[in-house]
Amino acid sequence: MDRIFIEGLDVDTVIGVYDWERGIRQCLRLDLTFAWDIRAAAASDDLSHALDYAAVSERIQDFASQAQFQLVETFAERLAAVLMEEFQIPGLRLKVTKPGAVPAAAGVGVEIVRGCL
Ligand SMILES: Nc1nc2c(c(=O)[nH]1)N=C([C@H](O)[C@@H](O)CO)CN2
Repeated sequence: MDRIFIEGLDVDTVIGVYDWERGIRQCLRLDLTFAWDIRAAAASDDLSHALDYAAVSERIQDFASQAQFQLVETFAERLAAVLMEEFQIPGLRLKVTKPGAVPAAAGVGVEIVRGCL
């Protein structure tokens, strides 16, 4: 299966376990890889046959702007389900990084694979 990717997508959301995190917005950095057969899009040169990474990015930004989860695990799981359902994506890899959560680390977070990648 071919793959489409979105790297280093910064989103703004309410995320965190602690009281001080519930009243602020923080950045999450997302890296996504989608399973997608690109042959129909390539043969037709028609965006309607492609997985439109701009439309997917917009949906992710909208999801994050509404979300208020405590755990990055929940953010990742719910976002993966929304994208797979709404864009008929057969499989994806999603890495969610929370920069600055552990000051000594460049980043911490989760990476999940769902469906067939
Ligand atoms: N596995 C996780 N561990 C932690 C999370 C999380 O979402 N998943 N979150 C926190 C706090 O919100 C932290 O990021 C605040 O700096 C701690 N551990």
